[in-house]
Amino acid sequence: MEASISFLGSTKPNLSSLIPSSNVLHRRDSPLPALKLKKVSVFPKILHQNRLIRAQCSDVLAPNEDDEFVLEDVPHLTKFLPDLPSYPNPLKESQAYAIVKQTFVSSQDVVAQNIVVQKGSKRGVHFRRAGPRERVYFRSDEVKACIVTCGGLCPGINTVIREIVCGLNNMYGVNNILGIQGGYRGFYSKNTMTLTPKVVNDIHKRGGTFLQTSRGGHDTAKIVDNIQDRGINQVYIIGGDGTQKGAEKIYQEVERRGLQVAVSGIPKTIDNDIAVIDKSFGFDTAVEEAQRAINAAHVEVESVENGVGIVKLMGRYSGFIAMIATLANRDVDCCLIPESPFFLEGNGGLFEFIEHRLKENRHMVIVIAEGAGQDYVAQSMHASETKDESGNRLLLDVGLWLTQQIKDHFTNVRKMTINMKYIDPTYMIRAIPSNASDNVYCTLLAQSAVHGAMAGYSGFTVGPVNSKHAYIPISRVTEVTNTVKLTDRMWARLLASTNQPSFLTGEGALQSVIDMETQGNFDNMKISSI
Ligand SMILES: Nc1ncnc2c1ncn2[C@@H]1O[C@H](COP(=O)(O)OP(=O)(O)OP(=O)(O)O)[C@@H](O)[C@H]1O
Ligand SMILES: O=P(O)(O)OC[C@H]1O[C@](O)(CO)[C@@H](O)[C@@H]1O
Ligand SMILES: [Mg+2]
Repeated sequence: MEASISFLGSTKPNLSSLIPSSNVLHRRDSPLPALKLKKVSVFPKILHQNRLIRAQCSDVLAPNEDDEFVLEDVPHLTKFLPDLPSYPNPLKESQAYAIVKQTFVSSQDVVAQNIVVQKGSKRGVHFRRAGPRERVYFRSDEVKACIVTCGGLCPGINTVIREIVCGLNNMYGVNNILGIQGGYRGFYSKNTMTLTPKVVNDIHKRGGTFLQTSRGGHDTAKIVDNIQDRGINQVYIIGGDGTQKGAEKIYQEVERRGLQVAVSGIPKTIDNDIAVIDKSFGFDTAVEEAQRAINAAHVEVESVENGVGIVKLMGRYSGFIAMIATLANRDVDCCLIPESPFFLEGNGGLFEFIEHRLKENRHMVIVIAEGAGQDYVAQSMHASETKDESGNRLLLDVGLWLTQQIKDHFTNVRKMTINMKYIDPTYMIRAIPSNASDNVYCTLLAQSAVHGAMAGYSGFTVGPVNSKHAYIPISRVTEVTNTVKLTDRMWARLLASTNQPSFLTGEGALQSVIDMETQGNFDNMKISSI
């Protein structure tokens, strides 16, 4: 399964049509006049699932199969519109970039997914570096952009909206920008609003989404009909894993219809459950705000006899907020997350640990992610599974359930008086505006998205990979869920910090966690996500 193509002379033909979609491209640093395309078997299978791995051969350095260099490229409009004209990037004349050493990102610049390497190790997976390109595929006066926000709230959404509008306007002179209201269904069931720098000027100071959001209602054909009818040619889609799956479908339909439409996804999730990127915007703000709730719980429980505080934080399938908020705080005695099964009774169980801490300190604080112990709760409440409009499982209130279980155990079984304080700050955390560092992060995301769309990329998402912003194929960030790895050092650091039980005492418990992480639908490529 190997195609070998050689170039002679300096003008290389566009070979994208010759590349089988499941192939990966290899290269080496010194330009050589030979290109080898080959299916790579050394990478995990995951790399080949539903993914278009293509490279625009004309602008990637010559390859060398021995390096095992993989470029996971994003689609470009010229892939299906080969005659699309291009123009010099107006940033050439921009005052902002006047003294920048290198205004434009070279097509040779890529970002490595794995930066911890050993001497002699393969070069591995890379993504295109984000940023402005020398040539753009839209004239400023012909751009008609739209922005939509979908899924749950997250601090920073308004900053991203603002910076897309200001980025398009200030950097590229685009004046025609629409806000689609109320999520995906807004394309076909609501009016649009005109977005200008003036309209969005101070929205970054507010929480929520200026454009409103929704779950469900993704109808690809209706959405693309609407895009086509309105003459929209750049679509900026801000949302989580579900939203990005929807964005991929929109891109595929756009390609099928042969439309000159750049589809750009900006990953949003307070849960930090999106794969590949370092972390999602709003996450730091959420962790910071969670400190207030944890501190309040601590103040309450240390002021009474046998105080037990429970703080529930968001995290449907991924316990990142709980883990990092715990690590940051130091007053937390125990952190429970969806990835780490726990049990209440018996040796090594939670009740035993609580009793131990109460004897030692007279109080304790538990942080629990909302998705933790869901099966346990459902079992004991005989609850059946229900879903939201997007098909996400609706969670049972594990915080309330745990509060009751602890009360019952200590009052009825141990005959001890305890003082329970349960705090659920989840929506209060999610609804605040983003902090300073998230605002900067949101600005970079928005500007990267704008540069990518103007440069003619489509079906891409943006985000930092090892701190460098990159263009990532949308399907790459949706095929797996980013979760806390119990086998990773970060979880070990937390256990070492709280000195809580690992709850992995049962026979085979450790092995089953390892199996779950290696076989599950998780981001196995990302060894240490934060
Ligand atoms: N597989 C899918 N294909 C097309 N559209 C989808 C898909 N999954 C979800 N969507 C659409 O994406 C939007 C948001 O999805 P969802 O409610 O799951 O939130 P999300 O984007 O994952 O964000 P979060 O989970 O962080 O709140 C909804 O309008 C939903 O219809
Ligand atoms: O806003 P809703 O529909 O109640 O969704 C809540 C869910 O959204 C999330 O905040 C993700 O956006 C999850 O942490 C949480 O379970
Ligand atoms: Mg989601």
